[in-house]
Amino acid sequence: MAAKRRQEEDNKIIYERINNLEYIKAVSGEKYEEEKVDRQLDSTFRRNKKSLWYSTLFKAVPQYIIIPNIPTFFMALALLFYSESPKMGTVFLISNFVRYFFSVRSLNNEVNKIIEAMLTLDELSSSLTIANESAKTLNYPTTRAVPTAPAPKIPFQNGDIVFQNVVFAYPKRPQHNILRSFSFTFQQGKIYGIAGKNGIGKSTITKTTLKLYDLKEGQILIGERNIQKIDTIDLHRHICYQTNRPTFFRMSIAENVCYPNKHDQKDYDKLATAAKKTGIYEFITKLPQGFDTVLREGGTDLSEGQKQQISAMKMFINDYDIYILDEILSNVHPNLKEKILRNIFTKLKGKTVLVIDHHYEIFQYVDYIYQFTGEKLIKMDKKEFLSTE
Ligand SMILES: Nc1ncnc2c1ncn2[C@@H]1O[C@H](COP(=O)(O)OP(=O)(O)OP(=O)(O)O)[C@@H](O)[C@H]1O
Repeated sequence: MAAKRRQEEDNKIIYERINNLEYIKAVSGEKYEEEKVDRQLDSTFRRNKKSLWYSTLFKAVPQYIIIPNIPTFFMALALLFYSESPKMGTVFLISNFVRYFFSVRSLNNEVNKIIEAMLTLDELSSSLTIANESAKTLNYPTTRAVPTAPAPKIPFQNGDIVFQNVVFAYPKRPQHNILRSFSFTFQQGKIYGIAGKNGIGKSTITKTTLKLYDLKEGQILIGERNIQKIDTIDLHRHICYQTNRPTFFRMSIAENVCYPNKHDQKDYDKLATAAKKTGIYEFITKLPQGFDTVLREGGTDLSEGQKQQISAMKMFINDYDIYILDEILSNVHPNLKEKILRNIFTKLKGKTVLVIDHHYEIFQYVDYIYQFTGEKLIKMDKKEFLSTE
């Protein structure tokens, strides 16, 4: 029990470090994920082993022992009763057809099963690799050493993000540079909309800002400090990373939203305001336990839109220097989304905000729109961009 609680504590701390990151599942504790994947692999293997047994007994035996002998059996019958009769040929033909039909069907089933099992195993092992890779990249401890008190948050000079000749490739594809000598300054107090085609590297800008990977060349400064020299945990306390795929702990809505801070009675007013701002107040207050309703891990008992609305509440509760909004509220009804966005951008005045989206209506709230090319961000005329897109 105590060990379980300690493990949950570990996970919470790691969750906090990455602050609702897209990678939350992959990096939410190497051990935790590793064990989870191992368990999945185990059960898949056990399932497959069981089905292999059944196959051997109920398919392979008839397929390899009984069916091949059927023609011989019929031939024997025919020979016995109808020797020199023309019917013998017909019987022989039919028995062969039956044999063919059953063999093909059962072979097909076997092949499908094997392919399915292989795909599952492949998927699981690659997610394990990613989890390990990410944990290593982030330098997160693999032991259960939990600091008793979190290190103090070191304030930034300002919220400027400066990319200086950054060359970056993902470790998996080291030859393929996604950021190619990329230089840019995102200034505090400005809201930047980043557009660009799929896979061009928009999210990579944010992932490198979050120090999820090492750069090949160049550097990134935040608040005039090289992020390489900033503790990753500390860095993530300054950045609010909101995506279209938020996730949650198995704790109450209030705890999830206020996390890493503890909430008390007086915070319920703040929570109510945040819930109203994100259009989820009615839903929460109709739940029997309201804000104290315990969510399932990952928020699997919420709809995609509700997850995004509850996650957005964090922006009204906690204070950050930098906000990265990567396709937020994508599952929220357009009318409601517009209302929520208005509330969010009013709240984020004075902060450094990066907005990445394919639904350009969100760009009406940004100060500048840039098109990303891999090498550079090209400034667009906002009015023209919004009228043509
Ligand atoms: N973890 C990873 N390992 C290897 N390659 C990756 C990884 N993540 C992204 N990529 C690749 O990097 C490129 C840029 O990806 P990124 O997610 O930054 O694109 P994007 O512009 O945000 O795309 P989209 O608009 O589709 O979200 C893509 O070609 C993608 O396949």
